[in-house]
Amino acid sequence: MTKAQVWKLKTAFDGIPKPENFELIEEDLPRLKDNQILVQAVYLSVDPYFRIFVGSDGDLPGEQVAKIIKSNAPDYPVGSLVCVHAGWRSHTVVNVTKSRRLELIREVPGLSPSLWLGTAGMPGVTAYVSFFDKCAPKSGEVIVVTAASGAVGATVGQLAKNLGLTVIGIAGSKDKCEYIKSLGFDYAINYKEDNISDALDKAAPNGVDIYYDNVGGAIADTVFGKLRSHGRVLICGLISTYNNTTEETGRNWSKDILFKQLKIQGFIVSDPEHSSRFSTARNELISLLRQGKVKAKEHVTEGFTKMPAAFIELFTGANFGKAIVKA
Ligand SMILES: NC(=O)C1=CN([C@@H]2O[C@H](COP(=O)(O)OP(=O)(O)OC[C@H]3O[C@@H](n4cnc5c(N)ncnc54)[C@H](OP(=O)(O)O)[C@@H]3O)[C@@H](O)[C@H]2O)C=CC1
Ligand SMILES: CCCCCC(=O)/C=C/[C@H]1[C@H](O)CC(=O)[C@@H]1CCCCCCC(=O)O
Repeated sequence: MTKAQVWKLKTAFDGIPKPENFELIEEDLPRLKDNQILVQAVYLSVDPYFRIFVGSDGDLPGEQVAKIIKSNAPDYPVGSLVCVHAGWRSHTVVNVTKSRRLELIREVPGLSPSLWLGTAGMPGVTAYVSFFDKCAPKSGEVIVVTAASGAVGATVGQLAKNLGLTVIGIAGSKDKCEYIKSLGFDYAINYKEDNISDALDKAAPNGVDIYYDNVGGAIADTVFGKLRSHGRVLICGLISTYNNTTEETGRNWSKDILFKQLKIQGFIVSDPEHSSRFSTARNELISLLRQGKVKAKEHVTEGFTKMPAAFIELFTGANFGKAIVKA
């Protein structure tokens, strides 16, 4: 009988997640039935949204790249890799006909399968579809991107640069700022040291056309104040607020929205509206990665037992690139 190690939420989060919120349990897995496969996690994705979306039974969400180690499904041979939404588990029995989010990973020379969790997966597709379909970007415009060295932010910045925009990234350390400059970003602002407002005035004296918001909160308020007429805001994430314990208060932007005729929209990549775009976006990202026109940085933590630590790092900025755990 195969045993699985499974991370569960033991106590509800209160503020920033803590190691004691999690517990590691062992589970006996049943024998395989028809159309079932047994998979073993190889790489597990660590994403900010886990902070909010935990199953009622304490199950923790998330995708993993996993190896098929037993199979009762002819199209899923032993040894193949899949990308599957299996959560924080070392081993999982998956029904191939019933699983909504299961995909065989095709081998792409030069690309690690772990990229299926990052630039060639959900975060990359988020960046690609939200930027091209929702931001109406034009060459010569100015875009500001926050959490700019991360999985989503770094991809958005590079796509924008490839299209001929002036790209301003905001990130939380000197190293991260140097990194995004090395990717081609025109300006990098360290929000922990620089005065964001002054730095934006210098980098974009005529204002900002697109604000790609990954963080919300006070940083977003500052950038909102720099938008030009007909500016667009894409709210992709609000990571600075996910651990809030009190309701957020902020400036009311109605007057700016009205007189500057701003467009502000949210984006959730898992909305069915975007499902038809997923494979085109992924294929395009794979092609850009292979040509070196988009680069991916991964922050890999070794060991399934480190899942909680890797997750907590997202909220201190200790990750530098797409957070992944190698089982
Ligand atoms: N809408 C959608 O469908 C999706 C949205 N997202 C969202 O995109 C955002 C980025 O996700 P992802 O690229 O996976 O993660 P990242 O790889 O960017 O990692 C998170 C980063 O957020 C930054 N951060 C953490 N806390 C704060 C804070 N208080 N203020 C400012 N920055 C902070 C840190 O970078 P630094 O050191 O620079 O502060 C940290 O490294 C998140 O908000 C996430 O929820 C992601 C996927 C899909
Ligand atoms: C903590 C909130 C994060 C919102 C932004 C974010 O990170 C979204 C991530 C999505 C990821 O692509 C896969 C998902 O399932 C994430 C969120 C799904 C939100 C659905 C909300 C609508 C609903 O309640 O059905």
